[in-house]
Amino acid sequence: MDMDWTEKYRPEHIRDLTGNAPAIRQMVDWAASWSKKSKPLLLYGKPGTGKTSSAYALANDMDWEMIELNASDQRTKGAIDRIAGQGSTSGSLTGAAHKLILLDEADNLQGTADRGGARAIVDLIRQSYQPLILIANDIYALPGEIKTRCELVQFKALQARSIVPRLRFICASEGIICADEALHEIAGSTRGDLRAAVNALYATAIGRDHLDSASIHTSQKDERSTIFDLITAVFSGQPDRRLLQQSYAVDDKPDAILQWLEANLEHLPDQRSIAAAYRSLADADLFIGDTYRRQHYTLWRYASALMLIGTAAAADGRGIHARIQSPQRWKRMSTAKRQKGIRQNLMKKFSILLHVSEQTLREWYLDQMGPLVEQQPERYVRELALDADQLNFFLHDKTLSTGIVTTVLKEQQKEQKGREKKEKKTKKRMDTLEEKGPEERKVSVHQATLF
Ligand SMILES: Nc1ncnc2c1ncn2[C@@H]1O[C@H](COP(=O)(O)OP(=O)(O)OP(=O)(O)O)[C@@H](O)[C@H]1O
Repeated sequence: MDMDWTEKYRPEHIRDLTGNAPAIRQMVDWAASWSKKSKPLLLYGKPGTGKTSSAYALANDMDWEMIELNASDQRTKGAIDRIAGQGSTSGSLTGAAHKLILLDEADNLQGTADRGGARAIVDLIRQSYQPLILIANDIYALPGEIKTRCELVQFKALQARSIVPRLRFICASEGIICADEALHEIAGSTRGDLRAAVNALYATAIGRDHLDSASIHTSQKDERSTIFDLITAVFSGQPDRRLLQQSYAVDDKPDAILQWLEANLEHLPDQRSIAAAYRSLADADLFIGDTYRRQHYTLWRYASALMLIGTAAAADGRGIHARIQSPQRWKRMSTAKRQKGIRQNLMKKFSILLHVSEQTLREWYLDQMGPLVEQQPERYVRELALDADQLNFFLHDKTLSTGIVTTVLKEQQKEQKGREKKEKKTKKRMDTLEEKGPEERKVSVHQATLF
């Protein structure tokens, strides 16, 4: 019970994957017939359904070497060019037939800093001479020019009948006797996310060798254990193994936990303890790098132990007396949420303008809307009353978008003023006519229509 079960039980082969059979078949067919002309695959859909795992299992079964780019905070043009660009054009070091390039979190491209990243992905797709798989949770957050160049593979939420056998297999491997009813309960509570189900199973199984429904309910606290609880425990608790156990119940990988710890080092009281904590994070980071490089996930345990116990020792139980900070990446994720809101509003506006349902728009027209808006941005700002954020959704240039929207708004204000002036004038004229007699008015009205 001392290791992240989601990693321990990550499927090694395609046959170990559960659910989403059509998606898996599509991937296998793609790999079997892959040629330099093949489009890359874009796996998208619910978290914890096996997107990343299926890419690894596929590479393994095909005997392809794997190059993964998943540190979204390094997702700059430079990083993609350096790692993937190189891997995609040159041959393999190990003699494997191909190198599978995996670009995880491809939808995590936000704002100006990542514009180069989006461009680099498109370049990579165009230039790659190796099989390429992109992964995204939110396909709509991806620029159209990336989507249209890929073959889409959808991963749906897993059904309980796919989740339960996997949980049963894990229980059997761990020597835990488990009532089917309890497994169904776990499967049902995680909305088709197998990662969450495996974590919930782990949290329930801590200190038990028999599981039934009652044990699930008494371990609810563990299931709810969040990164916030963990950070609080690290800064205010004892530097011991319990922290490690608590970290397994958190649905974040060690590299993410490391970022959370780092974001909160400012809460340490003095330079000396900050330096000590940084040293333990740096050591942990080395193990994390090794984990990915060697695909040797047992190393994660050492990374976790170093960072959690090291930081806790530096904090010496003094606690956090301010708000817990979230790392940059999470801030970006909240930006992603905001982007989603903007897109939904746009869908509504376009659906009314074009008389098509939002679903049809999403499925068929979303990609074409970008070029249309780019050609006549002023027109769409006028007709759909787009604000700067909404226009920027298509133009990806905040300054330009704000400039266009401001100009259109100014023009509209000017027009409005002109209209009001005209109305005032007409009203004034009508009022003067009212004051005159009916005969005079007849003539004036006649004159007015003549001119
Ligand atoms: N279809 C599956 N079959 C077997 N195990 C799975 C499957 N899906 C998820 N898992 C379990 O959940 C863990 C996480 O899965 P994976 O990383 O493949 O999900 P994902 O779809 O890529 O999620 P995300 O979008 O959050 O990255 C795996 O290591 C494995 O333990």
